Amino acid sequence: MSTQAETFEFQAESRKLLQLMVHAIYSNKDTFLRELVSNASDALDKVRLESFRDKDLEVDTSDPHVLIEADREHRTLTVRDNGIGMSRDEVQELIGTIAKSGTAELLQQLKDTKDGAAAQELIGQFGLGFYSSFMVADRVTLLTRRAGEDTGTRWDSTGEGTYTIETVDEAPQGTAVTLHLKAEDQEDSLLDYTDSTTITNIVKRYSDFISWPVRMEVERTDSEGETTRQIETINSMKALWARPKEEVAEEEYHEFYKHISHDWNDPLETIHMRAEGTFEYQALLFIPSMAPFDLFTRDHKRGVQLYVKRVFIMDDCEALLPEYLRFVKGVVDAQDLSLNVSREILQQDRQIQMMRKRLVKKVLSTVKDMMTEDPDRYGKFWDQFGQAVKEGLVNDLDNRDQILEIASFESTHDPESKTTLRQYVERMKDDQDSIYYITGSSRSKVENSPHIEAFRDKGLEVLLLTDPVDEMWVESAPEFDGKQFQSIAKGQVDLNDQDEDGSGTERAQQEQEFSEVLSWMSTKLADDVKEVRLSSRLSTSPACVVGDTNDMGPTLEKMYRAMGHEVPRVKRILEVNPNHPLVSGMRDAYGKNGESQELEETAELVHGMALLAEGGELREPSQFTSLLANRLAQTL
Ligand SMILES: Nc1ncnc2c1ncn2[C@@H]1O[C@H](COP(=O)(O)OP(=O)(O)OP(=O)(O)O)[C@@H](O)[C@H]1O
Repeated sequence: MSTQAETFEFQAESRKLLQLMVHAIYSNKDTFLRELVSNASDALDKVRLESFRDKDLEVDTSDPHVLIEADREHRTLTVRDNGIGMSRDEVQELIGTIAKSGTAELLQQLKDTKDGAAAQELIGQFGLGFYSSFMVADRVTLLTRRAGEDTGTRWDSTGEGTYTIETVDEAPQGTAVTLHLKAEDQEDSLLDYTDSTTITNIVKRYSDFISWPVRMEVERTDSEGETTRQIETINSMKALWARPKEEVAEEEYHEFYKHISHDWNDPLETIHMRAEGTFEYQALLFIPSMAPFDLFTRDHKRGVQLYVKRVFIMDDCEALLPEYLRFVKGVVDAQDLSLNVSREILQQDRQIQMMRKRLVKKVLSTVKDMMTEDPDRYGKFWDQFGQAVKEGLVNDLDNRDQILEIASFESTHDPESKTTLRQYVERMKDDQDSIYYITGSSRSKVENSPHIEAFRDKGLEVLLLTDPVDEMWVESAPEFDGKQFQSIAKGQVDLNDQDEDGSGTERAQQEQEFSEVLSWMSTKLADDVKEVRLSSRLSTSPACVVGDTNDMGPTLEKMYRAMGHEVPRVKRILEVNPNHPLVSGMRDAYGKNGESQELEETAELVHGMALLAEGGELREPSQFTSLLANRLAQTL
């Protein structure tokens, strides 16, 4: 006997997503079938795996398949599988809640997007899975029983505000999703989905490679003109990665990508490789065209599935690719592993490690090729995934040079486009021996930071590194093409060396003139700075703060603190511009009257301004403001 059906409300965000589906903003409606067949195929993979792992599980794995049933009279279409099924709790959790991480952002971005194609791309990247059924149906029923359980669960919804769930006694193992179809409407791209030819075409197009049979009753007319109906398998079931590259159409690769990634957009790049010899494997990898919303959240999964001799073994196989390539999706099929290989064994297996090395090299070299052959596509790649790839500069020292080779950075050379290091080096001045960079939280902040002034005046290009990860790798990157990386906000910078006339004598004189006021300032500001000295990197600003060559920068210091590490406060150095009237004025005032309360306040203000100019934070903002306010009041 069934229990009473309970009614539940969709969460607000889920409801909004459903509205999008019901009002069909996605034009390619046929994709609903790909989603349902894909889910069914995953469920068959899972039941095989579970029965293999748990011999006591009461489960039927005699004929795993997907069956599509059309009922013209009642205008329904059912996609049925005899896979793992779902428990009542799972239905509640997996089907009842579609608002996954990123939903809020997606909805916001959709609201801001006026352009229809861009909106489609956004939705496509998000993937709406099971819920895409509501593009073609005005009511969806799901009946499921989890393998090994006695009772089943029925879920029912019109996709409006609510859904019902009820426990049922009788249900076959697996899941059946029944769509109550909307009326056919060619103009709205709604086909007649009860027509077996239509369905067969859609399955062939999107799901041909599914490794389980997808069956359907089709009509056949024999040579005598007699029509019979029979159930046939409508997909070829050929594993795409096992077929020679030349035989696979790009379209097929793309559909396969959509099946494994749950992305609705085409991939940016397809990588098909095979290794023969002692350890044989085939790999079919994809680089998506857009980064997922959760690329930088902790629970982001890696996208490579492991198969052994065509049998699905596991999703999210972290042994196959390092974390910084977590956005790469695909399949690796190894011939010589045991079917019950575990994650732990994989981590230690030497063959797997060698395979991983080759996969990494292949992905990196593919990006390098893209860079030379199709710079626009490469640019798109780097915008989406560069930040993740740069983590490899910290974590994968073996491939650091290759990663530097494929990296691009913002630079003072061009406000619009990024530069590769190779291009930077080609533009370097003859007597320039370092790659100059500055780190910070945004382009506008670092670009307007005083540190950059003299470099700009002298036409020296500076890389503007504004991703948090840049702080981490650049500290330890030894060099690129024999050129050291040098922070323009650290250490001594002697740009006068590069002046043809060399202004050494003028500087020596300034050193002398300013020495007293500088050492007085150093004592007065000793709580905040290590030293006060003359600068050769400033042309218009009065002052800037810089770090010692080997000291940690302020952003990195802050990042470590945020991660809960104890880090000592690093004092920096205040550099002042001897050619600025404020600084020369301080020198004169000190020479005339010696130290005074006003001059001490001026020194504090100069230090505070230097911090603000680089976008930094003041230790005591209120004290700074009150000093400044008093000073301004005196001018009125
Ligand atoms: N036929 C099925 N058999 C068993 N479980 C299923 C089935 N269909 C869906 N599920 C479960 O419901 C979950 C949600 O499915 P849904 O299609 O909404 O999203 P998804 O496939 O996980 O990802 P995406 O939304 O990116 O396509 C699945 O991950 C799976 O656990």
